[in-house]
Amino acid sequence: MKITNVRTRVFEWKGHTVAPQAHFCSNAMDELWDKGDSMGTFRFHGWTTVEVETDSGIVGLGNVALAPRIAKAIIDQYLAPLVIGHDPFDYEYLWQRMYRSTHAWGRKGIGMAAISGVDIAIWDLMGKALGKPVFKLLGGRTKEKIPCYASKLYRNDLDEMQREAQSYLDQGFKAMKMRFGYGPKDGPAGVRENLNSVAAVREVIGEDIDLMLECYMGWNLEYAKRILPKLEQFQPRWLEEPVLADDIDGYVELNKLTSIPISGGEHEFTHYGFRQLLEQRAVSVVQYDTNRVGGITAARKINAIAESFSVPVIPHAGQMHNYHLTMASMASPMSEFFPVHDVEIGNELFYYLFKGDPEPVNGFLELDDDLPGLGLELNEDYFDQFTIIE
Ligand SMILES: O=C(O)C(=O)C[C@@H](O)CO
Ligand SMILES: [Mg+2]
Repeated sequence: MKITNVRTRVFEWKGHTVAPQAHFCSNAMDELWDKGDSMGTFRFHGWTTVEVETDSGIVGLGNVALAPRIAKAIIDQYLAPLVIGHDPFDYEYLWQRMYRSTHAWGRKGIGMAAISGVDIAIWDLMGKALGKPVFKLLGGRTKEKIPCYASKLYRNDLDEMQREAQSYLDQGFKAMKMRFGYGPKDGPAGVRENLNSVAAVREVIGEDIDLMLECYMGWNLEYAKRILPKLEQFQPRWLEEPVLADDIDGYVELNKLTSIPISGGEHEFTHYGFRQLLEQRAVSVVQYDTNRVGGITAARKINAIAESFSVPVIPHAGQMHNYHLTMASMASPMSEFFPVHDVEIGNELFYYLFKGDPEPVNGFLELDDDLPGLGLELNEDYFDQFTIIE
């Protein structure tokens, strides 16, 4: 089998989008003197699809969620020529070929995200060629079904957050993640708002439901050191991305500071990046996203490294490119699940672009032993809601 073509398309959402609101989600832009919608640069309203075609007629489907038009250009101009004419089953060689040839500029960030999209398509292709789901190529079924946590609860009026939390309980979820709306610039009043929102959600869900807290890089080390002891009373399962991804020393200090596990990794890249985080004990939960970190080829290596450190891997975002790795790894106890809803941040755009992602039942996701590849196809029902760039 030989790769004959790599087709990339950018899908830019033009359908209904929920208007942003203030203090929706703390984020890396908050500390800047800036007006307006600080979360604006972290909206994913475009997505790149990657279709790797072969001389056998089988096509593998991958995706990239960051900087879609740039990812497309990188794949079209640099990566496609490196894989065309090769056997997709030589996936390690092809990954190294893409990684090494773009090493000057692509080892992290959008270069590695583009490599991820091609790699995911190659794994989908291999599964389809063998008639096996990708997780069967990675180590097989380690779980009857995958526990997942509901991930939304963006900062809102407290009664609205309580209503939303209750809805996840009613759906049978045993874990959920909420977002903070305030950070260093909001001072003591913002600390109080943050604590009140956690108290409100904990009041609804009680002590026997896991609660995760998301900062999305919106705090700094000094602020996090002040607020973390105040959060211990709520016994969160983890506190996520308190500081910028490059502040690894900050992660190390916070991860030692209190009993609250610090999680991160959705903005880290390759097994080299995670070796550094794990060796320094920077995170207590690894959260790469397979469509950023280096695809399935890199993610499976990170799973092995994390397993040797006894650090759980709970990938960012759910979605099939992550679910298959979680199913196949004893290092991965659960998955993130973005509830299906109107387009806001854009994490939920996946459901409008692809068909095949499983719906959770009572907080569990199931994968099919007999569905080859990743089990996804493009959702043509919504094509008219996108501007499509070939
Ligand atoms: O789901 C996460 O972990 C994210 O970081 C999503 C991002 O949009 C902030 O909520
Ligand atoms: Mg996150």
